[in-house]
Amino acid sequence: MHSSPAQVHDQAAEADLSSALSLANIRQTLIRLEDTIIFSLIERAQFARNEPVYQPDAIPVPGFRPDGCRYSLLEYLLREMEQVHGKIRRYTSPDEYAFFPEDLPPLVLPPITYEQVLAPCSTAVNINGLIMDMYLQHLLPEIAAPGDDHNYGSCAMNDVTTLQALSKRIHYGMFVAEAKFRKQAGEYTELIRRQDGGAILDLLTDRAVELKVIERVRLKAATFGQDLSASNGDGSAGGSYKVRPEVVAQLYEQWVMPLTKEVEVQYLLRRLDDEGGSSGGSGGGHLQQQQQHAAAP
Ligand SMILES: C=C(O[C@@H]1C=C(C(=O)O)C=C[C@H]1O)C(=O)O
Repeated sequence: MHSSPAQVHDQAAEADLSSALSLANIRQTLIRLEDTIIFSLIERAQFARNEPVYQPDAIPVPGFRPDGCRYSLLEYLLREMEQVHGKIRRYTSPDEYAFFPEDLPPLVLPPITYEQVLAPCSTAVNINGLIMDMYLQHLLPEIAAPGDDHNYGSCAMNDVTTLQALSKRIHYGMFVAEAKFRKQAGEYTELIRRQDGGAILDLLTDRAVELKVIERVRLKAATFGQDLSASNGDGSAGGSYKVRPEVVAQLYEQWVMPLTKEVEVQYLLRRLDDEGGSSGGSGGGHLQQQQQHAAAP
């Protein structure tokens, strides 16, 4: 019995969807995003910390925050970049999340209709504020040496590239969460109805995969970041790296992967909202859930 064109279309669309939500394919995308993140960390590490780039009012850029201070150079550049990228519909893509979504401009290109892979609740998940805080307070101090070499523009450009790569990787956690939900819909539905963020986190955590990620990023950082000018002449790095591989591995373990799981939990807590589920999305992930529990009398 030959399939009708409509059936062929449905089968093709279904095949595309199942391919898009194959955990193996999603993990391949995360692996590719590692390269971008590691290379951008190496690029940023060539400059000093350059604190003025991150301080409001320190550099006279246009634009003011609600408190009346000028934007920092980093915030100014990131806002400007999101204006340009927003016009050419970067943030209509389901795998791109703006740091200032409330300020995105009208499109100058016609919108693209994407296959609806994620549940509609995905538009309610954006942890770029946490990513920015992590970057400024924990990641940058680990990869940029203290001091001021006045390469402010270069630093800000590298910071924006790194922040956008981190945001994409971390928010890709929603594709992971959707794939996991579809594999174990019954288990996740039960936990979502209880809004049990901690139990959801436990169910979605795969420590074996995490250990592979940590080792792979350590190896990539050692390979991509070898300072060959300090080599022993036989091609070995002589132990000199632009960014210490251990630092990159630790950044993934302490920050990148936990934030990815935060996105997974926040997405799953809301996953049934639009299907009439009783979850009622709590607005936070397992981190906020724990804080709420901690604050509860
Ligand atoms: C992304 C996944 O979910 C979790 C997060 C991981 C990560 O951020 O690399 C790895 C394994 C899981 O604990 C996954 O299962 O691949």
